Amino acid sequence: MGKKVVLALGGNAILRPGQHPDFENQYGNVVSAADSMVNITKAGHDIIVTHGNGPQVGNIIAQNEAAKDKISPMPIFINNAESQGMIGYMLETALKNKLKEAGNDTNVVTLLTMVEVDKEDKAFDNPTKPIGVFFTEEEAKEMEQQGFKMAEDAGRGYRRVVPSPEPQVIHGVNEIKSLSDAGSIVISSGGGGIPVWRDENGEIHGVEAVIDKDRSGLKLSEQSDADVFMMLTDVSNVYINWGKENEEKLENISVEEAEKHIADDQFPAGSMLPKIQAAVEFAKTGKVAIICALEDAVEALEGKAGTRITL
Ligand SMILES: Nc1ncnc2c1ncn2[C@@H]1O[C@H](COP(=O)(O)OP(=O)(O)O)[C@@H](O)[C@H]1O
Ligand SMILES: NC(=O)OP(=O)(O)O
Repeated sequence: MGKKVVLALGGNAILRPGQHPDFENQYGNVVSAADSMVNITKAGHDIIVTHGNGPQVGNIIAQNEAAKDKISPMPIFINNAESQGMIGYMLETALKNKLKEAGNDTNVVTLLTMVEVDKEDKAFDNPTKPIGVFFTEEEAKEMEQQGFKMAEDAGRGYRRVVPSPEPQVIHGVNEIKSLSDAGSIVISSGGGGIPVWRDENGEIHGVEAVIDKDRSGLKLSEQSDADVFMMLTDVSNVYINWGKENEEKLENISVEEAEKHIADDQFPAGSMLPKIQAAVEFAKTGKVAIICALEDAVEALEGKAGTRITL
């Protein structure tokens, strides 16, 4: 039977580490992603799509900084909104073209989505979210001297890091659910959402942060009553002892096992830790969470690929 599936597409799946960050490379990756997503709909499932923006928002910030003598840089929440529009455009276009090719007239809509966070979130004191391109250790040291906060990212090099507060309220979630229930593919909460906070008068203000899209994807999955929450990334599985000689692929794991691996510090903050934590939270509701490679999405839904986390 068809399931309602929230798909969270990684920003690093849209721009692979080391790829030149131009439109062609990113659109090419999005077209491949759209292919996998349309295959999921062909298998009879309804999808809600969300996506990361780490590489893209970092690059927009870098473009702003490069032009700062002539054009004032925009705040990070505006950069987040820009990245949502850019990736939303690419995904909506690629999905519409792939659906047309398949003779499927399902509608696709992209919603600009704000997500509320707590202005006092402790994440503001400890930036962990990697954004933008990768640097060598030497380049990272130079950037630190210029005042940037840098961190090593899962053995792939160094990146800028920014605060990543916990998502609390997804604006428009009822509308997302209604559109999805009416048969549309909805693209929403991109880049984890545009981070905002509400003051004591209820007024909304932007926040300098990048929300983790896996944590927002979890909220979106819970609040839209999804049956499955899938995080599509650039590795086939979650591993323990990742990158070591004794690394071990995880296929079907329980919440209890996943929590044990988290407690053993198996997963780095800013990459695999938020995915596995989000998966655990979703699986605790008795539903299925999956972390897999983009190209394995259909097989993973059938239980034949990826890492599945269940109660
Ligand atoms: N234990 C692990 N198992 C698998 N991948 C891991 C693990 N620890 C870190 N990683 C890294 O996490 C990356 C996926 O996280 P991330 O780059 O944030 O993904 P995305 O942008 O797709 O959301 C993988 O490409 C891999 O390099
Ligand atoms: N915002 C976010 O989580 O982006 P990535 O998936 O690219 O890290």
